[in-house]
Amino acid sequence: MEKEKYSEELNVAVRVVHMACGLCQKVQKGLLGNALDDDEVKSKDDDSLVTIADWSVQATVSWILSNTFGSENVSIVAEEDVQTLSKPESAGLLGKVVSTVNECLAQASRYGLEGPDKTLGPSEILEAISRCNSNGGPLGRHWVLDPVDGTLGFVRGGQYAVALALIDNAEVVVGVLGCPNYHMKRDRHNKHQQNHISSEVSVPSPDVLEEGCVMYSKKGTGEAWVQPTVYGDSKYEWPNFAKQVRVSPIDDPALATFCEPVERANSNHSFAAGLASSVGLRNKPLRVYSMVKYAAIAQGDAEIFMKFARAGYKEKIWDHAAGVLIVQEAGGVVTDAGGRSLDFSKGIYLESLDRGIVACSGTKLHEKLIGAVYASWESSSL
Ligand SMILES: Nc1ncnc2c1ncn2[C@@H]1O[C@H](COP(=O)(O)OS(=O)(=O)O)[C@@H](OP(=O)(O)O)[C@H]1O
Ligand SMILES: [Mg+2]
Ligand SMILES: [Mg+2]
Ligand SMILES: [Mg+2]
Repeated sequence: MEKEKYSEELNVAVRVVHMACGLCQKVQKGLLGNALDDDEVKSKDDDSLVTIADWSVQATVSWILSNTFGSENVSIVAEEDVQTLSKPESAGLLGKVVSTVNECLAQASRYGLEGPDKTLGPSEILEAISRCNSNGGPLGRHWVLDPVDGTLGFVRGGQYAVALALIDNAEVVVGVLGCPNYHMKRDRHNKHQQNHISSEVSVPSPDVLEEGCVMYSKKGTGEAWVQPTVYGDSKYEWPNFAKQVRVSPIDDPALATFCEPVERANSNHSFAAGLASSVGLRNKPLRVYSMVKYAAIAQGDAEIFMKFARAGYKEKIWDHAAGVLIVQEAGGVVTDAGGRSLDFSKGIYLESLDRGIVACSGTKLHEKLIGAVYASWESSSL
């Protein structure tokens, strides 16, 4: 792949994810400051949650991508729709989304992006959200957005992620993960510190990296990068420095750590525990909400991520695209539980996924785990 290909897309994606992280942190602080407001957190038909942050990030990213690349050129596959938000009784909720989005877009120039000339009204915001109704598919370019991944973690004050990827002819070519509550590793001696998003950088003092982070990568580069977030009380400003991340070198199961979803409803903890013990993992699992699990693998904080959803649940592409690319480019391996690559060509679902997802820092651990899945009689009952 030519070096410059997708550079502009990556550039815009990283900036808008930084903006979205600022938006989310502000909303999360507000949610946690008050008793949970009925108006700000809603249950969807499948009993999962959606908040003003989910809709507001989707509107913001949609508006920026359409304004930058032209709405006629932009296909976006994203999680949220406008059903609840367009109901007459949701006027208060919509009002909060409108002000949250406008406040965020007013910051666009700070990130070198173009914002709207005037405040957007409710119909423009609804239009921006509902424009993200593409079904993706095998041909052409599709942006894939999970505005808030790990909404449960978000409302509980825990980990969550803003995930944006670009798929081109079924391949994930750009991946950006904003992790507002996940810290980048401290590293005084990282020589690979630079910035491809801008030539002017704000340089860190080395041991104060306690901000959240934005991780990103471009297909075929063999590199993944992380930046601290820059909003609120952050010590950093845009344009920001970036540091290369790499998966953990540990390949001895006895020293490795695996992560998995927090909720039992989302992944079979006992099946994962069985696999862990059969390959000789000894550490307790790290249970983390959201795609921050992929960020943890890419940064070398853990070696394995396993997710085994219940039979009948179909994984969605926005829950994985950005994280999978970042882990792969950082040196890791991601497949389904049968050892096959994930297929992003079939629309909004990862169709024909075999049992679950296994991401590892290297092939040695990965082969052992896939072998253990095959060997496990339990796997047939998943
Ligand atoms: N039943 C079931 N099984 C498996 N996965 C499901 C299920 N229901 C939902 N989801 C999707 O899982 C996303 C959250 O995954 P996590 O790894 O963060 O799970 S957990 O909250 O830590 O338990 C979550 O993403 P968000 O909705 O963006 O939070 C969902 O897309
Ligand atoms: Mg959701
Ligand atoms: Mg999600
Ligand atoms: Mg989500």
